[in-house]
Amino acid sequence: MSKPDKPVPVLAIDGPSGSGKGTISRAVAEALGWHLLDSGAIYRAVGYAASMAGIDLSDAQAVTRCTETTRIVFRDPKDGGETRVVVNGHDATDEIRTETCGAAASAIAAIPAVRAALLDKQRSFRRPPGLVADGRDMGTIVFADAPYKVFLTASADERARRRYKQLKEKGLAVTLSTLLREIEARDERDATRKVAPLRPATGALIIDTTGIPVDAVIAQVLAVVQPA
Ligand SMILES: Nc1ncnc2c1ncn2[C@@H]1O[C@H](COP(=O)(O)OP(=O)(O)O)[C@@H](O)[C@H]1O
Ligand SMILES: Nc1ccn([C@H]2C[C@H](O)[C@@H](COP(=O)(O)OP(=O)(O)O)O2)c(=O)n1
Repeated sequence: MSKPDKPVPVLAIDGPSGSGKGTISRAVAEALGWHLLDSGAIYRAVGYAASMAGIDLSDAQAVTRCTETTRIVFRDPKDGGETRVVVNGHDATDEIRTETCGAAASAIAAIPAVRAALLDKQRSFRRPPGLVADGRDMGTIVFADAPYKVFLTASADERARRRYKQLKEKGLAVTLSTLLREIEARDERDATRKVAPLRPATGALIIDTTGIPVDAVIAQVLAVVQPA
């Protein structure tokens, strides 16, 4: 009798906005040669599509229908560079990164049927040789069986400062005090919702990245998968 296939390994990286999930996940996926899932981009794409369609984001039925019909494609440019996020045929990579779209994503993400509708899509990213999955519920729900789990965090002030710098560099008009308020409101909604609230998975390594350089965080996360 042949042995059952070993499950494809997953490294789940969860945490609040600006904790460094995207930056660390990209670097670690590249170092390991694993696939990458940016689950936040999927929620942002749905928030974007629903807003574009003029749907009231508190209308659970309409948003769920929109989730089921929205086509989201991740496209890696041949010459490298940022992965493009194409929503219903439109390249929405830049539009989905605004805080307005982050807030829309957070609002629709609290609807249980929306989360359920996105489960298969997220799990389809689990392919050999492995997956680094970035989000809020990667280690608790979507890949609860992941052998590797990390929870990144940082003080709200530091996360707001990071986001401020990031959005300024993109040429967006933002203020630090508004960003801090938006981040705190999003943290509160993501952590207190009834389905899949933001929290560290059991057994996750919790890393407070406040004042820790990116390279040092990458090394700590890589050590979870490849202990010395
Ligand atoms: N440990 C860190 N120290 C300083 N800046 C960081 C650190 N981790 C990430 N950043 C920066 O903070 C910003 C937000 O990081 P990002 O990876 O987008 O966070 P998230 O995906 O959790 O929202 C980026 O500009 C990134 O370069
Ligand atoms: N696995 C996930 C990923 C994102 N979300 C929701 C909640 C978040 O506030 C929004 C946006 O997520 P995203 O990871 O892109 O946001 P940040 O980069 O952390 O600011 O989507 C979620 O509910 N579950």
